[in-house]
Amino acid sequence: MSNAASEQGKGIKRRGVCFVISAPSGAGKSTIANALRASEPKLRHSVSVTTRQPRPGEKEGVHYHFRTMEQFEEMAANGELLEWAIVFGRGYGTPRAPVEEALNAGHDMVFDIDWQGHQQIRKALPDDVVSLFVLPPSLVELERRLHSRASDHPDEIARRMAAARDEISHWREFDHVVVNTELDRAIFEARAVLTAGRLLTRRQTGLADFVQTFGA
Ligand SMILES: Nc1ncnc2c1ncn2[C@@H]1O[C@H](COP(=O)(O)OP(=O)(O)OP(=O)(O)O)[C@@H](O)[C@H]1O
Ligand SMILES: Nc1nc2c(ncn2[C@@H]2O[C@H](COP(=O)(O)O)[C@@H](O)[C@H]2O)c(=O)[nH]1
Repeated sequence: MSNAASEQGKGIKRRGVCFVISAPSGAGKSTIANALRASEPKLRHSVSVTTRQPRPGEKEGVHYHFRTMEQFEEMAANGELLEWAIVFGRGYGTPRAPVEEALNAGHDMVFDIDWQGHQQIRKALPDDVVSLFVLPPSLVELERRLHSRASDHPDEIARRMAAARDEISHWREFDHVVVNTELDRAIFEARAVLTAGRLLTRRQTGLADFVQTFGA
């Protein structure tokens, strides 16, 4: 390779990977996603839009963009959402612009979304998605975790438990599955899935430079 060719190819950004994590509510996907981001500060978090009320401690623009149903519907109608779904009777969606910006800049992004969102993102960005489904060890333990989190009213927990079997029925649509029994083990496996995803989608460091240089 000539120096000129080498220089020409330098600094070409790899495209980022979309790492989608889904699970029935309470199985631990946010906990796992947070642990991945803590160990990898460059990993971006897709901040969703929701029409539900903030929980104590949740901040606008950090945990969610909190919007009215009217605003949410307007965003969906204007094509501002990469995917959206009604989950537990409320609107949830992924703002499109930050995702394109992050992927084009070479940043990997974690999406904490439901199975409907996974289907839509996979369809919209078929070459970019690596997905993981998190299973609880049992439905009894799932309900225990929802109660121990103490973030939702018992009626809301009942609504989430009623939807859990349906969410779980979609696990085969995902690239990988992790049973979150022991948290450290689940985080380890999720990290391995992300690493494998980077390799299988050919997002290794330096590959973009190589392809650009050789035109391969
Ligand atoms: N392996 C585990 N063992 C015991 N508790 C766990 C484990 N993993 C997560 N938890 C706890 O379970 C609760 C639910 O976890 P988390 O909020 O991450 O679930 P989630 O799947 O993101 O739910 P949601 O979809 O409602 O956001 C939290 O209190 C968390 O600390
Ligand atoms: N399709 C989408 N689903 C989403 C998105 N953000 C979150 N979610 C799902 O909602 C439930 C409930 O979340 P909670 O914060 O109210 O506990 C969660 O389990 C996710 O699966 C989204 O942008 N799109």
